[in-house]
Amino acid sequence: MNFIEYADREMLVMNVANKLAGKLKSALSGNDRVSFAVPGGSTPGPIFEMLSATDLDWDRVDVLLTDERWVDGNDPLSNARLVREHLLNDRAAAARFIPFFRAGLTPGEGAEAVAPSLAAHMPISVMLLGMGDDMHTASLFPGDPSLHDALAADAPLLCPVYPQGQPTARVTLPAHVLDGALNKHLVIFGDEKRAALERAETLSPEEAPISAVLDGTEVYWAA
Ligand SMILES: O=C(O)[C@H](O)[C@@H](O)[C@H](O)[C@H](O)COP(=O)(O)O
Repeated sequence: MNFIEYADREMLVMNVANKLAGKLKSALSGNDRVSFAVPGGSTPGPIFEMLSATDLDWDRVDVLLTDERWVDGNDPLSNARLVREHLLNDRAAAARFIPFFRAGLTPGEGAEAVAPSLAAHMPISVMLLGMGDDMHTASLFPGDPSLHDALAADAPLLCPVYPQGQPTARVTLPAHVLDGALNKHLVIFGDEKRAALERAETLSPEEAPISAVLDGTEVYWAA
C-alpha cells in the first residue's frame, strides 16, 4: 500500500482524476478495451466529474460498479444513478456502462444472471474504491453474514450481500476480483477514515474487509 496525503480535498480530487486518466490511457494503449470499476458513496462524485471531461478513448472503456444497492436505476440510493449523473457525461458519455440491477430479480438471482458477463472484463484494468469508517469497501461489510462467501477465493464474480444496518440488500464484486484489479486506487477523507485504515492494516479481512485489497493499492487521503 502506498499512502499519499494531500493538503486539501480539491488538490486530491484534481490529482487523483489525473492519475486515473493516466492509468486508463496506458491501459488503452495496450488493449482494445479496458475495464474501469468505480464505487458509490459520497466521495467519488467530484473525481467522476473531473474525469468525465478528460480526453481519452472512452468508447473503448467498460465502466463497472464495485457494488450496487439492489434498487432501481432511478432510485437516489442507486450507484448506477450516481455514475450516470457524475461520470457518464461530456467525453465519458461514450463509455460502455454495465449496470448490475435487474428489475424483478432478487439480489441472488440478479448476481447469478450478471456474473457470467463480467468474465470478459477481468482482470479489472483500473479500479477506484472508497471505504467506510467501519473498514468496509465496495459492499464487503464486517459482521455481514454473507461476507464470508464474498471473501472466498472461488466466490462468483458478483455476490449478493445483506449487510445489517444498510437500507437495502446489495450485490458486490468479491474480494478476489477487487484485489485482482491491475491498478488499485483508494480515496478516503477525514481523520476517522485515516485511523480506520491504520487499524485495518493489523486486522483480518473478516474484521476489516478493506485489508483484503490493500496490497499494491495507491491510497489518497485528505483531511
Ligand atoms: O456503494 C457504496 O456505498 C460504495 O461502494 C461504498 O463502498 C463506499 O465506497 C463507502 O461506503 C464509502 O462511502 P463514502 O464515500 O460515502 O464515505
